[in-house]
Amino acid sequence: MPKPPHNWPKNIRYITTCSFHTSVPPGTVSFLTEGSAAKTATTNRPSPADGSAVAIRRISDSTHPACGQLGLFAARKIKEKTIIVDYIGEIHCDERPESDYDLSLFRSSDLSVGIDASVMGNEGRFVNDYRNIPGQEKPNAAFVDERLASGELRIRIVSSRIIRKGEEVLVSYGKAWWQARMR
Ligand SMILES: C[S@@+](CC[C@H](N)C(=O)[O-])C[C@H]1O[C@@H](n2cnc3c(N)ncnc32)[C@H](O)[C@@H]1O
Repeated sequence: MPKPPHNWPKNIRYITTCSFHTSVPPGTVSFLTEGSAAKTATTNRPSPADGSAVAIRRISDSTHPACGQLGLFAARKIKEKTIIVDYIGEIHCDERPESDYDLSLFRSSDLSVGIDASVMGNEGRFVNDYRNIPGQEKPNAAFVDERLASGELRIRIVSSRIIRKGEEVLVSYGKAWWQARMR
């Protein structure tokens, strides 16, 4: 079993490769793990993508909307367009509207696949959204879908500018994510 990083919560399983829920049909597992690696937009960039560029920290700034929660911070200077860490969790095809850690991995007319990191995941599950954080007008990173050379479809957190050591890594969850939670 991989060793969890500092500040990892005891009630969450730390995993470094995605796990498949029983709701994912075998043909879909093959599609997600052995697809064509034609779209390799970011893989040429050298990066460990394994979480070593980030640290999980408790947010103590009372002006931060997620104060008291955990966030993801740069452990060293991160260059622009660098894969910071992959978003790892449980891949599933069932509906999980209650999860705040569920990202869409693939969607078609008859298939919806998500990566849910609510009960298991890696450092990526701690990335916060930039909204309402004083001084943050836009995200400094983004979720990017990519096929690895192995054919595995992943969601990666990629820097959109230089991120200084100690700075919080922030993405946009998207308007739809927030709208769903305001209902
Ligand atoms: C994927 S988790 C991020 C990690 C989370 N902070 C933690 O400690 O587990 C998403 C949750 O983080 C919080 N969050 C992230 N960005 C936020 C923001 N800009 N304002 C308020 N809450 C935020 C919300 O509670 C949201 O449901």
